[in-house]
Amino acid sequence: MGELPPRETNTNRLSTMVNELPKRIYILGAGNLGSFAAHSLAGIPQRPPITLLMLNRQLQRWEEHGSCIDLTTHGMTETRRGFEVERMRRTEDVPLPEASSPEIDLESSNETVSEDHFQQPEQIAETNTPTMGTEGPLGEGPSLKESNPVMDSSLPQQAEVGALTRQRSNSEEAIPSEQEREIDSWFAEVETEVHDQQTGKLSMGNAADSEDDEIIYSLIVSVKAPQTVRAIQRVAHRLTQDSTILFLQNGMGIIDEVNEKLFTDEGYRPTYIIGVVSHGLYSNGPFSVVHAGDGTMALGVMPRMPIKESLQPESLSQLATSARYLIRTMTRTPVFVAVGFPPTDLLQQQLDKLAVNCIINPLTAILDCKNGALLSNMYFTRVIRLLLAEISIVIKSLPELKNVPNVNMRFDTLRLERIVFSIAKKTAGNDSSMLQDVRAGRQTEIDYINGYIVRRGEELGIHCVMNYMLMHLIKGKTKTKSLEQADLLPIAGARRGG
Ligand SMILES: CC(C)(CO)C(=O)C(=O)O
Repeated sequence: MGELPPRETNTNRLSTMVNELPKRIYILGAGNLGSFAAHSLAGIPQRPPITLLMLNRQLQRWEEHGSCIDLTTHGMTETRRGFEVERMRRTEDVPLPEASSPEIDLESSNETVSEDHFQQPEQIAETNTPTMGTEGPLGEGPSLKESNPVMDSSLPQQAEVGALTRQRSNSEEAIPSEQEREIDSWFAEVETEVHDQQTGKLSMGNAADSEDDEIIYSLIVSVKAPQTVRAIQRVAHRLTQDSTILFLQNGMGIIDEVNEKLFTDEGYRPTYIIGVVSHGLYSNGPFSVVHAGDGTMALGVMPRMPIKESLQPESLSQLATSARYLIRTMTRTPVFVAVGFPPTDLLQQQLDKLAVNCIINPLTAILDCKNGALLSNMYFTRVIRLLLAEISIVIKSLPELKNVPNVNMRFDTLRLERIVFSIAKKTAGNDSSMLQDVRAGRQTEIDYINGYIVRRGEELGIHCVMNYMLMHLIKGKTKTKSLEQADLLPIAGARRGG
């Protein structure tokens, strides 16, 4: 009897498909995390081709820096080259989505990200400058009001909070919000680009223009949360349902926004992978990153369909080939210490991290202090507890965690408090990423941190007034800062230009 041809198993077929897939990995956002990702991927055997997607201003800095990325670990700097760069297509060629804040009922208004993996909080390494997201639904379990002494009737209730959020004062009409300014300034580069092309002043260097419509199969996105939609918008025409986007960012709710604004058709959206990163990274200048603390990268493929009830992992054979390729490539890059998790596990890690960011980031930004200043101060501890009480109830009520065992224990206020203090201790000498943003008058990620809790709480009928207040203090502080920087702050008795 003749030998039978080898049977094509699922695994065989998938690895053939993976081998046929274009190996190029595109990186959108060359801040600390993006540069760290590019540098690390460039160091593995049979390195994948890597393309950095840039705007003009970044391109200029890239060329000034010598078209390379430096990564400093334990005082030793390693420089890596050989990256392709592409200038992203101009926005006027792309229909831009209505820019909006992810806040519920808010007035329609129009990079260092610190990522920490909190499954093992003791692993979080100290960094100098961070770089780099009830017992049941209301009615089934205790309400926030019952469990939280501050939730009394003197505080604005749901309708009032909604009404407050809808108000827009005349002064707000007159002066663009800090979000509008930030988005404008990001996109102002396009205008510069047109002008410079006309005057011929700007050298495009060796950068390819990404106006060819080559499909992007593997994309890593590491821009700040509020810039994500508009950044992906620039390459959305090159993304298909065969593509995979890996999000390496702070905050939560970004993917919902990307779906709502860019990939509305569930059947045709790319596969999404979320990465929760705990490496301590800080910047030494453009394309120059210090890897100050070893960490991990938890990766999880998000189900294609909207997450309503509990998250079902997609079976391996259902995964896009590009997703398998990207996960394989990330996990074979030793520096990342990357591990894949089922979606529900990853979600819980994201929520742990979110809870920490909801406390440390805005409080340090408002108090203008290092993370460590939140420790051993009973006044701050009281504020932290009130905030965590709201956060804990919202998380425990999330429908996507409904069938997950031990959710109540895992997201208990006391456990969250322990994680917050442990991270504050480990990063005691840090300026949080939000503090850095506020100081620089940059738009913060507050809408995707406390704003996410407020929004999910509203959906569930839980009034998160503490988080709501904090969110608006941050927005107010950012606005004041940006007005100060633009010399627009009205001060009694002071005359501008006089
Ligand atoms: C954990 C913390 C607060 C470290 O500074 C962080 O992730 C951030 O600053 O964004």
